[in-house]
Amino acid sequence: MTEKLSDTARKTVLQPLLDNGWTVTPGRDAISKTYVFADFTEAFAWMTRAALWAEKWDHHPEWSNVYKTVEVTLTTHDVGGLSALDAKLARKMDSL
Ligand SMILES: C[C@H](O)[C@H](O)[C@H]1CNC2=NC(N)=NC(=O)C2=N1
Repeated sequence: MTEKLSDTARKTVLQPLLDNGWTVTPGRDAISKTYVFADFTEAFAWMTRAALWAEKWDHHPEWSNVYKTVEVTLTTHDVGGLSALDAKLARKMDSL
């Protein structure tokens, strides 16, 4: 079952992501990161890999792509804020 991250979980689960380029999205209970790749092919290949994990986990990013840049925002729409699924997908995206 998905639920909003507790205050304790925010410190333990979110902090490593904030130390790795993720930021709290202004005005939202969400996290965002901008990835810049070598070129469009690299960016789109990464999006394809991330999309397969998103679909597998039924947890989907808000994202946009311009040339070699991908802007990602993660939040859990079903709970109206950050859940463990957002941290899980963020860690996966960082690892791809
Ligand atoms: C019905 C379906 O399982 C839900 O709508 C899923 C799909 N993907 C989702 N993605 C995200 N980011 N948040 C959700 O709450 C969510 N819910």
